[in-house]
Amino acid sequence: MSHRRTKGIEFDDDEVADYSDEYAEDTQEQEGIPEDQVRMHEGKAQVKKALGSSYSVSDKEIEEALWHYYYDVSKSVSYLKNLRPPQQPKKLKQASRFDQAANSAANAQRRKPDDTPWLQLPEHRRGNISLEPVIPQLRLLGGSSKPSSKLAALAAARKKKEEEKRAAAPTTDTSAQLPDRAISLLDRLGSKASGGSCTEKNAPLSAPSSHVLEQARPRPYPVRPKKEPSTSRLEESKETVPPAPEATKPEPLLDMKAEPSTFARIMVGPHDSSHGSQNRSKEGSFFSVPDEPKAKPRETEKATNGITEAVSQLSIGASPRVKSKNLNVREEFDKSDQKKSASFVVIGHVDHGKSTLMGRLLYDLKVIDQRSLDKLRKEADAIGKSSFALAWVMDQTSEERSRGVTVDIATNSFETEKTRFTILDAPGHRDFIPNMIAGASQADFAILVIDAGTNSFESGLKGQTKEHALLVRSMGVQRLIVAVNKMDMVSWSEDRFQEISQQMSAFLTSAGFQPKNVTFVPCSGLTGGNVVNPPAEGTMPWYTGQTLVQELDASETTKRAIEQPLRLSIFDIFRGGVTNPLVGDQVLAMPSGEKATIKGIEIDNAAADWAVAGQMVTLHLTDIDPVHLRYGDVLCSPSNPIKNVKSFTAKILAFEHVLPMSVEVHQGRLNVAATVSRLVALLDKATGEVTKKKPRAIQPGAVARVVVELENAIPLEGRVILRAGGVRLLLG
Ligand SMILES: Nc1nc2c(ncn2[C@@H]2O[C@H](COP(=O)(O)OP(=O)(O)OP(=O)(O)O)[C@@H](O)[C@H]2O)c(=O)[nH]1
Repeated sequence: MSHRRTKGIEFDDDEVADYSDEYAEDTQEQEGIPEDQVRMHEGKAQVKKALGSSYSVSDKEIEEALWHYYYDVSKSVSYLKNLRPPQQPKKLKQASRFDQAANSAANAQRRKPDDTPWLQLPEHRRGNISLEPVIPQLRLLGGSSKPSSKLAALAAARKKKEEEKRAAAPTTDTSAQLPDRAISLLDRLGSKASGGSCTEKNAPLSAPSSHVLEQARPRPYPVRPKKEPSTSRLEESKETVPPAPEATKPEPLLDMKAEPSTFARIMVGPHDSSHGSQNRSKEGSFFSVPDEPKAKPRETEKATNGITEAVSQLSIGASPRVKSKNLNVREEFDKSDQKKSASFVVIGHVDHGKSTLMGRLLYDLKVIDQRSLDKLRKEADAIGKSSFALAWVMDQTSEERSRGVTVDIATNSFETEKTRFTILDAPGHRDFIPNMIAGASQADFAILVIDAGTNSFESGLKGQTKEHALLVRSMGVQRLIVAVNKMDMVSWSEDRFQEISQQMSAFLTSAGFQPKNVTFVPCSGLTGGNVVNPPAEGTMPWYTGQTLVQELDASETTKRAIEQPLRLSIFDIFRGGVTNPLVGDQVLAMPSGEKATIKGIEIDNAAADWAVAGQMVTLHLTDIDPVHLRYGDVLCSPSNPIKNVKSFTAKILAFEHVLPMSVEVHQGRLNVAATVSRLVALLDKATGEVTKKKPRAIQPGAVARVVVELENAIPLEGRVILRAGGVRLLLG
């Protein structure tokens, strides 16, 4: 969980750029350029050779795998091997004693037909009896083939979608499977520890004696099946500004007025709700919001009969069992001598070396020790993936390790002299973009990792290199460090570094990054050159710049929303324990409208009395049924709750064509089905003035105002990303 950061929620002028060229280029690329066809052809032959005859895999499956893994033969082979284990010749089963007896009886009968005259019926009098089952046999809906893994499932979904597209049947819709699966992945990965994943160092410190939060499986927000737009690809990315008041129709809110704290009642006297929240926000005392024992009954409860009402009041209004410390967090923060903190997201095309680079950084900074790395090396060797040992420092699930692909955001942290950093390692694969968005929404700045290898940089441009950069920019990230990685593979060539830097600079400027906020660093995650330590002697005599870590340290940290009302976006939910009740303040979970008591706070696995905006914190909650908490929900102060929104007006920057259409709205971990219901107006990029009312469509690169209707009322504030088709971006 983390507090809200201050990021300009206004639509910056510098974000408005003309993307039409980029997207025209992309469209052509999607259709398959000759270079891709050659790579596919060669790849297919190599995969077939590697698989040999013991694996029965069709050409289509090989193509699918190569496409998924961007023509990486070894990954495709290992994927296909897992998909179709080799066929073992069937052993002839020895007949059981029963069968032997039955056979010998039958043989005996054949020998002596006269012994069974009742079986000697003439042919025409013999009949077949077939029994109709009374209850139809149960089958799996949509076919019984069980995908061997999530990746296989995703591949199957994409394949199906493509086939349907080819058949030009716009009314059938399979695209919804993709987001659903992505969500179910989020759901399934709930156990992935936040705040440091699972290195030994990061194991929870508190003794699991009391389970503060016993979470059943948190349910994701349902994503409604969407109609595929009639044009081939309608996937854009948009940025929003806060909803315009006139078009916003928030759902009627529950009555959630905060009650004064015991401290407040003693100090100020009787409760006056009109003043409470103002006082509190001035204090900036974000966790000091304990409730009076008797909370007001909520709207729904008012409608119930007397007995139910009394019971509801009893349970909801019960005194928090943990007494609040009533700390003035603002004062505590000012008194404290904390290092500045910053979090950054690591983005880039699949396999460009993001996890390896972060593993190297943590190793060279001695956050992970030699023994742990040796252990990882041994395990990686054992499954023939020795080159991934450093990546495994970040990639911790068995699926990620066996596939060699990051699936979910992995976090870890380290300190330099000046700053405490949180790493958010994002998946590069396009199927996991929702997870990448979740990570990027927490970040102050980004490291874009680019593989300098021959052709790798170029294929990344067609893939997620540009897409990720646009995404983080549209989420408000302004500072970008471009790590030109795998320099060891191009002999630390200055020319290659310059070539990549020039191409990327032009693109990033057009995407709205200011040149002064973008730095290029040549490095190699695998060898460690120029990551923490300067490049080895003689490798890059031409380079006079800083190492990657020095660049990180030089980054300005984002201003925090310390004075703003509490907003905590739930990133992960898991079982945990806490020994000492520490905090005792109350928070309100939205959209459920349920209150919870904070029993304890952890920051970087150590207990803390308070936390402020910008920190990644783990809260131990009590007095709430876990069914009321899901990823993407927002915890807020009961005195200043976030609103549940059912529709909003967004100012968008379209990455591709936008029509009234089905979309998904992303904000942090939140991912909910929605519809662009109305195109209100086209806006002038520079002035924001209306240039055309009620346009029929919005072109790529245009800025417009649209109305978005959400399937469920959700707590939304600030920027959102809209996507359509589940694969590429929309812009919000
Ligand atoms: N030669 C060389 N290989 C590298 C370097 N960095 C990473 N690799 C290799 O590139 C492959 C992919 O590395 P990862 O770190 O898993 O890539 P990634 O970008 O994190 O992949 P996803 O998270 O799945 O998108 C591995 O085989 C690494 O060993 C490098 O600096 N030099």
